[in-house]
Amino acid sequence: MLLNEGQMHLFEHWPEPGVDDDKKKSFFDQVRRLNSSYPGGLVSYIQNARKLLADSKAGKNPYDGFTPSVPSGEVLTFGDDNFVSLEAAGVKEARNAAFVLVAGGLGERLGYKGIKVALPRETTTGKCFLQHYIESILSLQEASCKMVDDGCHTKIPFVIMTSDDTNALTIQLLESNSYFGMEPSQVKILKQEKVACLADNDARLALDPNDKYRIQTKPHGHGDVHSLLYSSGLLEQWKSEGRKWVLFFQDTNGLLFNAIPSALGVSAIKGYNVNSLAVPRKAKEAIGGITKLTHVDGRTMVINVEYNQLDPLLRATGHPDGDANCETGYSPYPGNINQLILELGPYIEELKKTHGGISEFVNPKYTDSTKMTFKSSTRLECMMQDYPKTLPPSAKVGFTVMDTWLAYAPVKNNPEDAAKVPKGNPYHSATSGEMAIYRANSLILRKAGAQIADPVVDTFNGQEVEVWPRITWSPRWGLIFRNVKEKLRGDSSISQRSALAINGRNIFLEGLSLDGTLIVNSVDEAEVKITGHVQNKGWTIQHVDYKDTSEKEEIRIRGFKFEKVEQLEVNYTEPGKHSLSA
Ligand SMILES: O=c1ccn([C@@H]2O[C@H](COP(=O)(O)OP(=O)(O)O[C@H]3O[C@H](CO)[C@H](O)[C@H](O)[C@H]3O)[C@@H](O)[C@H]2O)c(=O)[nH]1
Repeated sequence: MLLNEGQMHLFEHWPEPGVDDDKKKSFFDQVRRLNSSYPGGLVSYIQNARKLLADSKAGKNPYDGFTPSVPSGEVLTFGDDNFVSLEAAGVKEARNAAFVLVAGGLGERLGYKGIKVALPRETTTGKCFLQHYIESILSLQEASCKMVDDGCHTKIPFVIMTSDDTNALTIQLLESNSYFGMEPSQVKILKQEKVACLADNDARLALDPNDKYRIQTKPHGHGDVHSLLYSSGLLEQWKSEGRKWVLFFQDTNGLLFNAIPSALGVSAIKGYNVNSLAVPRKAKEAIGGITKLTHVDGRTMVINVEYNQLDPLLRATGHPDGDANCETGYSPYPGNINQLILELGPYIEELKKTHGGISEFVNPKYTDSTKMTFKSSTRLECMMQDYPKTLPPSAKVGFTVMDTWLAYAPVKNNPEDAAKVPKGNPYHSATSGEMAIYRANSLILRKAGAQIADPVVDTFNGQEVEVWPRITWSPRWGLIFRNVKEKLRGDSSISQRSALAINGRNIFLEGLSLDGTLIVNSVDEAEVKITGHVQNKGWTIQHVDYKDTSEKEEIRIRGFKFEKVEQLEVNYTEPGKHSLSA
């Protein structure tokens, strides 16, 4: 098969039989793996590569014949009646959902040595992203089941896609933390394989520079999630259990679950087969733009145009300024945050046709303008948000736009690169990711009627950010806005230098005035009333330089740490009514 596909160079250096036989066998083991993990096998991979490499060499525009325009979708306003009723609809649907986290990426831009889901989402509680995601899913599960008259016992499935770069550490994180309270059988790990590297325009496979009996491999991208789900058999299983929705999300967005309930509500009410979550996008921000593409033959689709392709597409279609902000100060194209909600039934039907194969692209770096040779080997890649590209025109493809402060604060950039982000564009760093959580929680409490002090502006690792009171809560306290409103009774106020960590379901703030640090933990069966004036020296914020190797990497990359001078910490471990009146 390899010889038929022009791959004889792979064997040219092979010595006579009897020499290096073990290595030769392991070469074929690898070939077998590469063959079975790609839809259509290696022959398809090589043929697809040849075609895409020829298109790339010819400078063919993948959007040839398409004209972009601004699509219309659902635009939600946090906290209004529509938002609140969509959240309720979403919680109701959640028991019919399955969640899929794509976490196979190495996070090269961040440069963190561990896996990204193990990073603290914020350092007030120190809970990592994965713990927050699991607790959010469990809270949704519980809240959703409560909405059924006779209760339900469904367990929302949670799939994590890993890769060789993240698999062992992800399993270790789950196992050493008892799956953060989830039943281990609820969690399924699907590991994506890498794909073969390509050495030249003829799609000759590249050998590993350090091992001539190994084909060099690189990641194929998050689009692999569709073929892995298809071949795992999970989709059919979910369908037979009566599930309706599959929600995909990425590794480090600490705000995401603020947006899930209402977006799922939109999917249910609008009957969307595909619903992408979006936020207003700053021109040139490294998130794709959701775009309506109209072909000369009349076809249209609403699809993510990746951030590196939007500018050339716009310039080629009569927009000389390319990817630019309009009078609103934002790009007219909503920014895709890669949170997709797919309706399970139509999703399975589509995958039966495609087997999960997703439209691919290739991005070779040529040595010169003749485009004859590559600087280094390349490979085919695919993205999960390209799933709608193969859908028929009858498919209901929509999107839901929410405020960035509420829904999107990823951790992708290292401090050095973040500090170079043009002013006004988001940093997408560990610093901004954590500060965004405090801002969102402060704004949500404000909207619910609490008096939250204004932020101060400070600079960490060269990034100017707003520092709001460090307010955090566990998902079972404030899953949706209605829950937050129910738990705020009477006038409460929180000063700027304060930190508040609420960890427990039934904790009610009834006229709390906080100036310092307060940590409240309670078991679910306890009902805790917090009133009065809590004042202490609190936790101060210390600056940390990202180059200061005496600090842990998790701290260095955010540029600050808390000095825990004084706090009030209360723990309610017994059921029943309790009150703290300071
Ligand atoms: O082979 C891979 C590559 C990535 N990932 C995972 O895919 C997610 C996204 O990866 P990146 O954060 O590197 O993605 P980008 O920033 O390049 O871009 C993606 O996320 C952006 C929003 O965060 C935009 O939505 C953009 O359109 C979309 O392609 C991460 O959870 C990552 O772990 C994999 O699982 N396997």
